[in-house]
Amino acid sequence: MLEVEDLTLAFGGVRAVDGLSFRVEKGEIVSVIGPNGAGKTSAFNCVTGFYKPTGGRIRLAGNDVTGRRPSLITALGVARTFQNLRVFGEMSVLDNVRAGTHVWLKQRVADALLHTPRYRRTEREATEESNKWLDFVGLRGDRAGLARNLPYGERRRVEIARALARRPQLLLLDEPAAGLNHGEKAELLDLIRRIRDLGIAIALIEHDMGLVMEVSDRVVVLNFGKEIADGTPDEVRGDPAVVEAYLGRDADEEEVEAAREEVGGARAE
Ligand SMILES: Nc1ncnc2c1ncn2[C@@H]1O[C@H](COP(=O)(O)OP(=O)(O)OP(=O)(O)O)[C@@H](O)[C@H]1O
Repeated sequence: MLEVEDLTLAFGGVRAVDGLSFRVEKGEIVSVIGPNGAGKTSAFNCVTGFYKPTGGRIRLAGNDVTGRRPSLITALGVARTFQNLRVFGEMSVLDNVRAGTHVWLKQRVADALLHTPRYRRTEREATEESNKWLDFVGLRGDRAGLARNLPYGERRRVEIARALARRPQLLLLDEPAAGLNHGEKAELLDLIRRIRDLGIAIALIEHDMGLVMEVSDRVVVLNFGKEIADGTPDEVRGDPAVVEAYLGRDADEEEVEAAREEVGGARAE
């Protein structure tokens, strides 16, 4: 579904992404991890067309979309969520999700102005589908109420429901576990798997290593924009380069052990 090949993005002298290659197949969960500033979000922004890469290729289902506009990339089936939530607080919960359906809903301005039967039918369809996604993400709060009145964890669900309402083939999740409590993280893990089971390809940026190691089919590790590992969670957690990236050089034994635990290894040797 997604092929990133030798991707490079430079901001002036800073190479935020430097020769990154990875793939995400249909029905696969691939995590992109790395220390702060490693280039994860920049790579996602290239995939969604928000940034134009300096070099390399991005293909979606075989189509070369390198440097193309975000609207085209959305139309080809890519949806994302953001590290900093982008739920519209002054809109109802349901309307937030309905906003996602407008990617595929065929509505004409004249129908909307005249409230034609066709317009009413498509609006009903959008509402039904949005409610279906809110059920799917397990939203508990009031759907008619303003989104800003929902607790933080529930707003995260609304954002995922809105992304799903776009009927994506590839879903990019940028730190979906940030700010969630233990129980909410367990529910998120289950939700990500259920999304994968729908046949959607998932790319995940996440700092919670427990979640990453549990949910991912493969893990790509970035450091200073460069890819330093790509493998199964087991392969990656044992990789000395990964432990070092999370730690820097000159660490003593105790610090190395702590870093291993952070990347999910927790293996005393
Ligand atoms: N718009 C920008 N202009 C200039 N430099 C930028 C810009 N966006 C990111 N960078 C730089 O690019 C590098 C990678 O940043 P990026 O946000 O992609 O990292 P990240 O891995 O997502 O970090 P985090 O885990 O903290 O979100 C950093 O050095 C950052 O300062």
